[in-house]
Amino acid sequence: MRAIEAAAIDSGTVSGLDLMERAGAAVAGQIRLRWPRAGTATVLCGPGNNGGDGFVIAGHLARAGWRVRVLGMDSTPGADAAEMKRRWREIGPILPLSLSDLHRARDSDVFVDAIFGTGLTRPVQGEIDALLRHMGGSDGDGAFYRSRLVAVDCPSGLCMDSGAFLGRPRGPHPDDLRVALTVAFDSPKPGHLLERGPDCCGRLVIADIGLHPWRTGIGTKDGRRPADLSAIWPEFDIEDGRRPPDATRDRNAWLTKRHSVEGHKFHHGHALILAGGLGQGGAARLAARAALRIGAGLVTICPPKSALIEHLGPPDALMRRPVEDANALADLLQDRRIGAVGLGPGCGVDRAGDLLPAVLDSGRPCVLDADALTALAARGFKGLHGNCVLTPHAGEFARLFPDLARQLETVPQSGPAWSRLDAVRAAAARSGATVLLKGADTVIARPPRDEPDAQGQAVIHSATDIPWLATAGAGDVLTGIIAGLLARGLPPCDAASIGVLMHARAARRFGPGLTADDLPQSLAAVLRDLPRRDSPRTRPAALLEARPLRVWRNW
Ligand SMILES: NC(=O)C1=CN([C@@H]2O[C@H](COP(=O)(O)OP(=O)(O)OC[C@H]3O[C@@H](n4cnc5c(N)ncnc54)[C@H](O)[C@@H]3O)[C@@H](O)[C@H]2O)[C@@H](O)CC1
Ligand SMILES: [K+]
Repeated sequence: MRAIEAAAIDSGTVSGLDLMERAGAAVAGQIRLRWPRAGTATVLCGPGNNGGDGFVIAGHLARAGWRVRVLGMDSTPGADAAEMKRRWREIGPILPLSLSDLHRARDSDVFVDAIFGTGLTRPVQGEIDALLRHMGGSDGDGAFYRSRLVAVDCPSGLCMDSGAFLGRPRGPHPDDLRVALTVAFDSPKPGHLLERGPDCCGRLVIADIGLHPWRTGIGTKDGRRPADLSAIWPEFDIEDGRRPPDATRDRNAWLTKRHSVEGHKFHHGHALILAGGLGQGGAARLAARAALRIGAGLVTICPPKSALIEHLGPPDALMRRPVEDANALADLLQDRRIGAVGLGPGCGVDRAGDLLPAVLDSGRPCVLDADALTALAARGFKGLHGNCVLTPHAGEFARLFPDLARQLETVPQSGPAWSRLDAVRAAAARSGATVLLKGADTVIARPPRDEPDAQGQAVIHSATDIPWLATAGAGDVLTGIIAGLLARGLPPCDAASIGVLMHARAARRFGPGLTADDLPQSLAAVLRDLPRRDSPRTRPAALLEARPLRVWRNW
């Protein structure tokens, strides 16, 4: 964000003051949208530009007829924020940013948290810490504040690179400041989507402050994007009615293409799902059904001979073929039409370990999950290649990358804090495979390609609104979806990202009460509803999403 901002200001087209004015106006606009009757607002201003935004907000609300109290610090902020502070002083006074002054402001309808934003570098301490903890609720009236708190860019104390609170143990903490509404600028930051971010930010609104040309690279001197992070964003949720990008429509059309008249079933790929011994076949069958639903032309499930009988029931579209051991698998993989392999769900650690070398030696795109990950943790990463996708949950991730997992658990003492994004990128670089760390905040990273120093592309998929997806077998379905997309020819990172997205959508579409068996069926409905280039009616909807998020344009 800093790079984008700097590029914009460098271009001479906008000034820092302009951006601050737009940012403050956007937040004030959101407040007035949600609290249409002018009331009483208390704006808490910190020492930096986040505080500068606060002074702008105070001015806008005062001009709109609100009774505005500003609590601020003695510090002399940077030039832009100092100018905004000066302008506010022409309208009203600045009271001390203290707990006692906050207590006197209890008649407020809205509290604006403009204390710290993206510039937070160390744990908050002293009086401000006490004030934030009071509003967070551990020693105060958290629910009272939460319903009327609006955060500028982020709840203060939250690290925007990681979604962790600096100075606090990872995970929920009673002191965490949770707000009703967060208005952030231009783009969501990783901290909005990871760890505590989604819970603490409340409703997240991304305000457009005119930085688009510099974010996309159109406005920079060399035409390159200043940032290398690509997150999955909710194009469908854009309120200005912008149409989804053509690339997304093309992708949607591609996803739904299997059932068109063109092409032979082999053109849509053949996925192999390896299954385990008798009585363990359910997980592999879930994966196989999902691979079929996502559009693989053919899917074969491969149990050992002794377990074949278990797979004789529906779905009839599924092919069965016994695979006894690694040699048999290596023979089978001589067939070049087999485009991808899924290994792990219900396989048994021993069998997964036996079959793993044959899968890796074949060089085939593959998804390694569950028992295959346990086997991998025991034998090391040798043989992994750029077409592998590892899909660990937190426990499996800790087995595979114990040091990275430990680092993720340490109390962050300075910002930017080590994040899930950092951990997964490091895991991808170390293993040489695409790594997908599952969770409500799923992170996917692919290994850096030719540039050894460059970080690989990463994707965050935040889906905190579908807790019912945490159900037995859901991970097996994800393995199948990704295997199916790999078989259809998608590159590993894309297969993983789109796989996670479709998986989440299928769960959202079905709703509570979901079992893993319902997911493949629900996928069909999701595919049917994807807006495509040839859809008769266009609507502001597209493939990419991360709820709850709205993009709002006001300038
Ligand atoms: N991203 C954008 O495009 C824009 C960002 N703006 C605002 O600028 C903000 C970033 O501004 P800054 O970089 O000045 O950062 P902040 O305003 O977040 O805070 C930085 C200030 O706090 C101090 N500080 C950091 N950690 C501290 C701690 N634990 N205790 C006490 N002091 C601490 C720093 O030394 C610095 O003075 C954003 O969050 C946003 O609100 C807008 O003004 C304009 C547009
Ligand atoms: K803030």
